[in-house]
Amino acid sequence: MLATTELPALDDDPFSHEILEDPTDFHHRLREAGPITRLPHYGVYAAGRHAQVHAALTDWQSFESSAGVGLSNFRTETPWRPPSLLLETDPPVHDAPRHVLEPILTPRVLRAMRAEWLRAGEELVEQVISRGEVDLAKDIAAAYPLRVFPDAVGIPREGRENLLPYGDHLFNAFGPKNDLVRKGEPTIAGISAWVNEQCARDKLTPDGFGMQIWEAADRGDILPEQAPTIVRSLLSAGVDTTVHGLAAVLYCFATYPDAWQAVRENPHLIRTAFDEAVRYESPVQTFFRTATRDVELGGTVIGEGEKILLFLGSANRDPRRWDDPDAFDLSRDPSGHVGFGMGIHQCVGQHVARLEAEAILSALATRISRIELTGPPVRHHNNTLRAWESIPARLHA
Ligand code: HEM
Ligand SMILES: CCOc1cccc(C(=O)O)c1
Repeated sequence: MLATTELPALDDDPFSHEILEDPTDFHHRLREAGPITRLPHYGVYAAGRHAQVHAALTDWQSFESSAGVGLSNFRTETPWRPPSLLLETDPPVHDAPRHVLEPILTPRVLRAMRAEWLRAGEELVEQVISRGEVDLAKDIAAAYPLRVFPDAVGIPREGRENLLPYGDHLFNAFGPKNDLVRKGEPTIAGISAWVNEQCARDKLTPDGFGMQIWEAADRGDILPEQAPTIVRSLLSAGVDTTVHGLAAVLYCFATYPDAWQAVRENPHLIRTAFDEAVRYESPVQTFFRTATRDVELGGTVIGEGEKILLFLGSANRDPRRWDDPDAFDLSRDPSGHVGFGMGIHQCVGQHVARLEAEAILSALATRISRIELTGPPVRHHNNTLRAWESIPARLHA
């Protein structure tokens, strides 16, 4: 058993612009240093290998979320917003909100909107391909979720431009109070107020995800005062993640043209392709957990109350788990990736994300023979999200 003093330490700042631009080298050093390391820069433990990340995510009793899944410890610091009733709780508090949200977002339920979402994908792609030159990030990856998801939640049209900046700040706020967090601070109070207002019952359409949450409160499945916060979860987690997940898969197809040909020949590969892109890029790179007791992980005892940073993006590239992990490979089975998390907090919206990806990719696959980069893609830095600012490309018919 390694005591903390004997642990390998990495002096890097994983939230620095250098590492946010390209974490590959840092992730490699993190995995090679050992199963568990110290990051003295933040006084936290870190896990970069698939085995330990998976073990911590699936052991919620030892590694809790209710002390916050960011650097800030809710036991000693006031959260910047009231905690999520899913992401930032553990059983038993986590149970009812999860049991309410899960059935609202299942593949069977989403089948009801499948035709409409596929049509919206066709419509967007038709509009975009007429231009020839496009920005895959702005014109497709950001445009599509904003066309379909807010309507599915059932919020009014007015003010939806707040959704992306809200999520961007929210995901930055899981990290340290660096320049990325400071960037959002001047506007987040107003944006946050707008988001909270959209979660009120009288704002929501009668048939959307949001109203179904309020109806769960009517049935007594959750407390009425919990309903708006659970609607807020959809608006918090359901936009920026899919925007950058779509950008990731489009980037993969632009840089792996053979994979695009494979999908055109066999559209069934689309579902694997999205999960392989989520593994390869890991739009959600990191989350913290807090030890609830002195707990052994990877040969080290993590002390009660200590924060551990779980590098999902590194685990998804761990050669101990994946053959040729740095290749985007549609012949692999990507299941077991931690890009949607794992265990009781595993992404409750993953089927929504997969349907959005299917809508865009199937619309492109029947129309576009090749997605060609026409300039250097530009990253969008965020403390938690792996994101693209722009991906200039030409869509060849
Ligand atoms: C590519 C898109 C997405 C990615 C990569 C992603 C990733 C994740 C990850 C890694 C977690 C686990 C967090 C943890 O363990 O602490 C998670 C949880 C969650 N996701 Fe997603 N997500 C995506 C899309 C969505 C969408 C579209 C929604 C809403 C419709 C959503 C709602 C949530 C919620 C509410 C949680 C918390 C679940 C819980 O704690 O029980 N996500 N997501
Ligand atoms: C994608 C991880 O899941 C999240 C992220 C941000 C907020 C929430 C929430 O539940 O409010 C969930």
